Amino acid sequence: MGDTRAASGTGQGPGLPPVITCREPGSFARGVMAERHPALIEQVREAFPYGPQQLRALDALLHEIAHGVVEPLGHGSPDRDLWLEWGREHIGRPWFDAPFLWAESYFYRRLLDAVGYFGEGPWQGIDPFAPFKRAELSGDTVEEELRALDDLAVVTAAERASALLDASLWGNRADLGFRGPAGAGEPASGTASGLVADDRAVLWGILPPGARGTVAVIADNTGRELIPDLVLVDHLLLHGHADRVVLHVKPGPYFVSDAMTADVVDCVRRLGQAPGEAGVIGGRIREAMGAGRLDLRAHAFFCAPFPYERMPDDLRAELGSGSLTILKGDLNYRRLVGDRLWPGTTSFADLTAYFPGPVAALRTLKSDVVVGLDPGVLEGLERSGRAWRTSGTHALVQVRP
Ligand SMILES: O=P(O)(O)OC[C@H]1O[C@](O)(CO)[C@@H](O)[C@@H]1O
Repeated sequence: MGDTRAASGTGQGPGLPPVITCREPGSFARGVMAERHPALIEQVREAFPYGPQQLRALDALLHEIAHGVVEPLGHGSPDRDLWLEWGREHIGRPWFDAPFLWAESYFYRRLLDAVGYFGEGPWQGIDPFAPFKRAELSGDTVEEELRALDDLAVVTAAERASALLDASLWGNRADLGFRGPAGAGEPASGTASGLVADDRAVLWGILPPGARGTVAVIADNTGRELIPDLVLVDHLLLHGHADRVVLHVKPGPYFVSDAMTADVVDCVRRLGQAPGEAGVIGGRIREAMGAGRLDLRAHAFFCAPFPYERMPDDLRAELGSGSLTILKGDLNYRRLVGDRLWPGTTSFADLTAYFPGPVAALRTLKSDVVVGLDPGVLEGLERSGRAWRTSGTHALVQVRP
């Protein structure tokens, strides 16, 4: 293990590449903070008939990001002190100077504050992203994707396993917060399949049929991502790759489309109400939940602005006791390896050696961070001149046994 260990913290360190901030003009992170977040505030503002208090707070947040400094949470917020501590170095300074990971996380927390999600009152517990999530779940694309499951009922278990892994992996592309200018539609370049790394053989080696351990799945987005995740989980249980799966979701709304318990409920219901194979899978998932073979967890750490290296002991013990942890999505990847400008060939195994037990990342590339690439692959991607790191056109399966 080289000195890349302990590298994924939010601070700077000797010999470590820089932590990503939003300071750099033209950078992806700056675009998220300067364009996507303001656009999201507008979308949320339009989606709900909020009262003057919420509208004022949303406008103030918009103004603060562009022209002010990071303000603390409101006095009534239950976690105000916690965020004062977590934001000691950033509160009172421009948003663009803070580490990208911290700033994005805090932005979502402030958005919830603005709309009264945690406050006493009529807007308490109203997910500001629910209308977007609902629209996706009832849309034609989900309908078609559910129907396509019928075709998989007739293939071999190994073919089905691989197809379901792909569906779960590329489902990560369908992120409601992901609206890059070079986004959907741009063909993959630099590699034939769009996969920049593919350790799936290692993954199935850890989870052969009949392995019967506990697998943790750290979920990312709901809807078009969570449905294939649940279908993959069903496959793992059905074919004995695991005898128990723990699905970790967010304890509250986060990064627009991140799944929380209410979203799992909606997705399981959507599956269960579908005709054909999807409905059968939905029924099995419900049964597995009832029998405790599919468990839900919503640990507070999943909404904390830190890399996984700082995970608390209870979570570390839980993840360490299973046969594999599967992390879904871009943000989980950033938190796994550290949100830094790593050279693309940095060892994935070294950076994740701290993780308690075998770990797999299934992620489409939607931010600057990437490690563990073969030098030839990296060179080809760089030569393509495309925004391959951030446009969601490429994906990876990386596993550290
Ligand atoms: O849903 P995912 O795959 O975690 O992607 C979230 C990604 O989207 C962004 O928030 C940008 O919109 C990235 O910063 C983040 O890593």
